[in-house]
Amino acid sequence: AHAWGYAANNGPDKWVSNFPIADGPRQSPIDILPGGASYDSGLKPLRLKYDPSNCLEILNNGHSFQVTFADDSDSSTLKEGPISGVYRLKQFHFHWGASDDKGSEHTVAGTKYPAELHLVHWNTKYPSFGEAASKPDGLAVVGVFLKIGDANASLQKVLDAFNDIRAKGKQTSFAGFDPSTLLPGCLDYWTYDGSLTTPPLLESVTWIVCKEPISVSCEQMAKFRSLLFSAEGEPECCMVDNYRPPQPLKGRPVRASFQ
Ligand SMILES: C[C@@H](CNC(=O)c1ccc(S(N)(=O)=O)cc1)Cn1ccc2ccccc21
Ligand SMILES: [Zn+2]
Repeated sequence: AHAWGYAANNGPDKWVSNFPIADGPRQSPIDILPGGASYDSGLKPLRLKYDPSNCLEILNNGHSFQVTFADDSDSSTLKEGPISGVYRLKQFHFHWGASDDKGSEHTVAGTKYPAELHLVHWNTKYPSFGEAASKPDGLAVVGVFLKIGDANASLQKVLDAFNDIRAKGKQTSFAGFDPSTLLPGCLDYWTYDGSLTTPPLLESVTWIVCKEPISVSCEQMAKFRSLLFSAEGEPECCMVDNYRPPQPLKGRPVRASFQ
């Protein structure tokens, strides 16, 4: 199978050879221009309801780490906002840089944040995540920027599990975590139609990017950078710069839930 990654030989500029949709009409991430977004008074507030008992495990998949949720019921859901119907939380993960001056996927008027959180939800009008992932209205991802500041106590609970998942393919149980503790106080957002930001780059994502960042300390960022892209027994390769740069907007509207 194609081993895509973030290195010079298999990184974002190379993905198009195995995933031609990389040059498609609704690719993500994008550079968000606040001045270019149009306020839409019809956009509803985000309605997020997460049940910590759905939290299952944390794993290093070789591209990022992710916390996976049980999605066999409507107990952890996203409703309203720009979407219609009920979307279930499947997992959350992050993207980050080798230094604090880069790492986010979305940018805001060219500003890069040191990291970005993605909360991945799928439309329950489809039977499963895998089915939804290839539909134009199949997924909704809430993006939250991380900004250097005070240590984030909620995030620290996730980082404390890193010793068990340092290498690619490692996973460990992770229970009772409430992802709503990772959300900013204000849930103002921008929204646009986009894609997965990693192969297969499916154009199935309604993006919902929060305007307000959450905090992360320098020491916590160093912990992110202690993870490895490489599996046990392979030469160690630090998991850093696992972000795709902004892609062409190609005429897509970006709406704001706030004025
Ligand atoms: C979705 C892929 C697995 N990828 C993801 O689930 C995923 C989720 C969120 C993001 S992000 N960074 O945009 O939030 C990126 C990737 C499985 N899969 C592989 C091939 C494939 C084909 C059809 C359906 C599913 C398929
Ligand atoms: Zn992501």
